[in-house]
Amino acid sequence: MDMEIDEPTNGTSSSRLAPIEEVKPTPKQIKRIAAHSHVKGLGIDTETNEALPEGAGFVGQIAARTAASIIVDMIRMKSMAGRAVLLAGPPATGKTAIALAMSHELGDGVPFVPLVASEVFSSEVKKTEVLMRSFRRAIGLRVKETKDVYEGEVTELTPVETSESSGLGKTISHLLIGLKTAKGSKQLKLDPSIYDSILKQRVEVGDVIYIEANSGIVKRVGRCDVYASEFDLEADEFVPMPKGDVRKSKDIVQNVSLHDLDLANSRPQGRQGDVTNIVSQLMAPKKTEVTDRLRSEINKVVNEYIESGVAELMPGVLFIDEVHMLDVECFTYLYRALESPMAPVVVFATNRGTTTVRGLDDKAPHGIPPEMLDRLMIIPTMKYNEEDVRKILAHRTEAENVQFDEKAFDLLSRVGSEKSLRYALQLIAPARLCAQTCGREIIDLGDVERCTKLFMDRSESLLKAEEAQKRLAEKNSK
Ligand SMILES: Nc1ncnc2c1ncn2[C@@H]1O[C@H](COP(=O)(O)OP(=O)(O)OP(=O)(O)O)[C@@H](O)[C@H]1O
Repeated sequence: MDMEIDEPTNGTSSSRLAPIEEVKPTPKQIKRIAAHSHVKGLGIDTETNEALPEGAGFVGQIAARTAASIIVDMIRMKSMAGRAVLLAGPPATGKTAIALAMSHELGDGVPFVPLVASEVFSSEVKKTEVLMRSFRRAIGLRVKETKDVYEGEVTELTPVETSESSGLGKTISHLLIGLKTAKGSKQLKLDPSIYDSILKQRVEVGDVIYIEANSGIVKRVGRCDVYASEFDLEADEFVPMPKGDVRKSKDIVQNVSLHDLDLANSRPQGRQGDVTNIVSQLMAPKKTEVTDRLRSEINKVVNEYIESGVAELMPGVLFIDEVHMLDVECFTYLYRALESPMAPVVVFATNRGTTTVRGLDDKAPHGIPPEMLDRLMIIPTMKYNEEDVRKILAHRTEAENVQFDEKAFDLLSRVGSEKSLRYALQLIAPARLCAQTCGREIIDLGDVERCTKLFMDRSESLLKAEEAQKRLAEKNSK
């Protein structure tokens, strides 16, 4: 049986929003999150509801993790409205890691948006706009749709050229594609515009794909697991050959954030393969601004989706580090934003005690105005003992796939507890490089010693700067 797919139609249930398939999720801030790849959750004992001494990659910090898990329960019971969390404690005591673990506990696909308060101050964008964008990035939407699709392992991929050639050379008249499932196979004849998206996704014979019947949108699911032993090492994801018929109804779930929807709808929209539209998009400015009107329009449509059961709201975690850097204007904006029915969970963090509130002359605990402090559930984090530092370093070296010999690891742990955990964590990568340049995979004592001499920790660097200043003052006084 042949299938011709010519004009893609909008896949979503509302024509007022850009099709969800065209909404590209914003890439995660990989660097900031990679440092916590060993943390998989809060590590709570399900019987006692207390944090385990060691669990889900977390070590110690039991009271803070238990408190964070109570907050997660409050979020699930929807009793956090108008409130936020503050993690207060010395540097490298796991504040970011706890906030990230909270988003893991809230479920798969729940957004985690880290923001350093100083990022709010930009000469180009208003501070409240930066905050608003981050808020909307942290609100996820899980869109579930049942779609008519053709799905199977690709057995044939033949672009057929037109018989007569134009001045510009031959063009493709259609694409022949063979799809196979465990139950049967089908050959489809596809519109050439679909070939572009097949090329972009580098679909090859042996891949599992699906094509939406009413829009022609193609999605590569992965490589069929029949080919799993082709190479010793593979970067690809293997998926089983689909069961059932090639043409079927499939539940498709996509996670996007409100910010992704804002962006997708701020672009002039056109239909795939429509030349006049592509040209007009080139001429037009790339993006129109995301205005408050556009946002409230999107909120309205999203609410319709939620009411009709097509979508589910997933409030994520917005983590604002160094909260003492925010000023009064930002806090005033935040009071209002926290009360909105579509608010993520806001987790602030700071390592400051009492300090001046920016924009006011008054001092306040953590540099936060009292009106905001009243709305906060404050969780303190404590410094680690030597044993905990050793265990955290062991988790990190395992996550980074680095091997130390016993004496080298003893020294690294001592450095971590005597100087700082962050300093010891930062020595792992250069120590590995030192070993590799000597042709070794296992880091030895000499590598760690060398790195501690080459790189200073914060207190040593501060001492050196103070000494230099003292010498200069003595010289000037002579
Ligand atoms: N209790 C812990 N268990 C496991 N890993 C931890 C723990 N605490 C901290 N870490 C790890 O140590 C590193 C530093 O922690 P993190 O960045 O969360 O500290 P922080 O309190 O946010 O620091 P800062 O105040 O400097 O922003 C990270 O790699 C983190 O995953």
